[in-house]
Amino acid sequence: MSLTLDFRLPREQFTLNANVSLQSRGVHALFGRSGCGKTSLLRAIAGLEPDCQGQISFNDHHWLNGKKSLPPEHRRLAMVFQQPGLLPHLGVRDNLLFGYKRTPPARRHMDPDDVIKMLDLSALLTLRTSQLSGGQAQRVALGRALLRSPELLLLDEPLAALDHAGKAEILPYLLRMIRHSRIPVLFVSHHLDEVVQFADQLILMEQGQIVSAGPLQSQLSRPEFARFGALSVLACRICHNEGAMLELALGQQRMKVPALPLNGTECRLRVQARDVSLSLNRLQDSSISNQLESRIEAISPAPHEAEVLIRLNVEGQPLQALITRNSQQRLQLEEGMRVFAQIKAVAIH
Ligand SMILES: Nc1ncnc2c1ncn2[C@@H]1O[C@H](COP(=O)(O)OP(=O)(O)OP(=O)(O)O)[C@@H](O)[C@H]1O
Repeated sequence: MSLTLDFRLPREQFTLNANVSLQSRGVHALFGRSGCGKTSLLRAIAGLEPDCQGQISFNDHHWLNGKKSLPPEHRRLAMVFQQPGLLPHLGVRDNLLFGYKRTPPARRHMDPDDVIKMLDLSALLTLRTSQLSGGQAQRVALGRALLRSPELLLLDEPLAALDHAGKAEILPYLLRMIRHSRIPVLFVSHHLDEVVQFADQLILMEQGQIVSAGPLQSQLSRPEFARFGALSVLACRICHNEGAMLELALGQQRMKVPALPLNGTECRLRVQARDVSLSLNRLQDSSISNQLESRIEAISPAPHEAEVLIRLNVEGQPLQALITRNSQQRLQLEEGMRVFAQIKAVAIH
């Protein structure tokens, strides 16, 4: 996809200034603190902000040109908000098919049966919207959006209104939908832990400005992300997923983590920089069994002055460790050194 933004939108506290060109497929996560302008940016792309001025183009179509704005219904996108916003006078099936019926047949590229299967909606089809749980209603809202056959999907914190159990219920569907539908997604969230599970590209916003944009792994290693709680994402190949432990390959190296039901041959490990410690040699007498041989690429100050953030290269992938300055000095850690990274805990996606 090619989405080029170069527009301004006045807000109460600041002017939103969007200047970025998103060129890759997959999921772009728009991340930033509450109130930095993420929803405003999404609404501007959707054509819902009349005060927006500048340029928005998508795959060579001009959606905004100066003040000339293409009406929302002519932009080939679908948006899902925090609240499902289902139509209460229609049942689940009619809500699902609402956009589908209004999409010219030649433009339809999503099939109702496929979407119903993908989001496991068949048991809900005959219900009224008032009979749905929050998670179920949001699944229907996602299905309705997909069935508009959009070329771009805008998701504005679709999990935010759900409690912990509701989020856990819907997340696998969201991941499946993102992977299988192959529609480019712009996903807004102020939870970094959430977006790193499925984002390919990460855009950081602050006070109405886009601070940086780029591939997920390299973005997470940038200093401006340290204040959100430094973390890394390692892409791994699944070697064995039988028995109690899952064996993963990272280049030539292996890791073992408690097994989880996972589909496919690849997974992501989310590792908090705090859960990584360093040693000069491979430890034989430690309870931590996951040790990765790595090279120190950079050492930078951490938000707390007593700590430093060490950026490592493990088999070509970035991994961050947060350790004390004392430990850095004691081990005389320097850029270019070979070290072993002990990983205490991971989340698997
Ligand atoms: N229609 C509007 N006119 C002027 N200012 C607005 C309007 N809507 C929102 N704002 C202000 O714009 C700023 C950005 O709001 P926005 O909802 O885009 O942020 P956000 O990053 O999505 O926040 P959150 O993560 O809490 O949803 C806020 O200060 C908000 O008060």
